[in-house]
Amino acid sequence: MSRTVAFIGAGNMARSIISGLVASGYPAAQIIAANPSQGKLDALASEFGVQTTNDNLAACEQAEVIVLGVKPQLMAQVCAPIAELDLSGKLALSIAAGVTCDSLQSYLGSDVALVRTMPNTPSLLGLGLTGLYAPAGVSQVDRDFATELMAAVGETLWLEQEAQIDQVIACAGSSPAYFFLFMEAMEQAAEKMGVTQADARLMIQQAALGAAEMVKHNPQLSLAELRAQVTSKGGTTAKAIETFEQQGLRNSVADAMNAAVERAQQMAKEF
Ligand SMILES: NC(=O)c1ccc[n+]([C@@H]2O[C@H](COP(=O)([O-])OP(=O)(O)OC[C@H]3O[C@@H](n4cnc5c(N)ncnc54)[C@H](OP(=O)(O)O)[C@@H]3O)[C@@H](O)[C@H]2O)c1
Ligand code: PRO
Repeated sequence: MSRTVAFIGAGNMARSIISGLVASGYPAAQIIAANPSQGKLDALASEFGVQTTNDNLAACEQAEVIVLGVKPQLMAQVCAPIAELDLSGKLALSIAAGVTCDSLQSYLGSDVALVRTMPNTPSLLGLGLTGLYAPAGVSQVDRDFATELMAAVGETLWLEQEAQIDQVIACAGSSPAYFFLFMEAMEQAAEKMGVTQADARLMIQQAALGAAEMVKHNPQLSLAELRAQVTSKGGTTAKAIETFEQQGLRNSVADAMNAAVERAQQMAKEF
């Protein structure tokens, strides 16, 4: 039977997960969204039929699973009153970047079981990827429930070490934004060539979608092999790729991903 899940903080990421969960058949009546702004709650109630409240504590009392979906810098403050409740037997699942299990346990106390996750916004469409980590001592039942919950919105990847959560941030949590940036840059370049914004968006969207599907459906081919299939010798793609390589695209990508990891490590010290 589905457990009642309270989302404390119903912003962009929580909304993506709620949407994916409801689309996958998770009972909306067993999802509670708690958030200060009424507008977000009203939208969630009307779009997905979930329960909503401004009262974090009421939501946590009612729920067996508490999804902590607030910004990292608010986590300590939001958890403090929750820690006063009887949390024994409950599972807390954090989606926050840069807030470690040790910090979460210190905010919530030791009665609650903790799973730290790193999802991404494509969860909205059931196309997410969530990295999961739980400290030793968290039961298999709770681990399985966390897997079930996040598998409803995409792929899941269990991690052996908590530090690997930061790698998931760099590769999957933050990376939809890298692809949006790349597509945004392509759209701007196309518009400068005289292509309409609508046509540019359509072409770029289909190329990105098709490329991702080709990667997914051809696990036997490396990414370099897939790229080679597009790249005729002496042709147009070769010239474009040569330009990217000369301008140091690979180094830029590596620097950006390392910066995301470093920021996550820094946040773990701050929060
Ligand atoms: N966005 C992503 O792609 C992504 C991916 C992976 C993980 N995450 C993690 O997900 C968390 C949320 O990020 P987000 O992008 O979804 O941010 P967000 O859209 O700002 O959502 C945070 C929500 O928390 C609410 N909130 C603020 N104070 C609260 C309180 N005292 N009690 C309950 N709710 C409160 C905010 O409500 P108001 O707006 O009404 O103040 C807001 O709706 C972060 O910890 C982030 O690291 C995000
Ligand atoms: N969004 C959050 C951030 O930018 C965590 C990964 C994606 O910090």
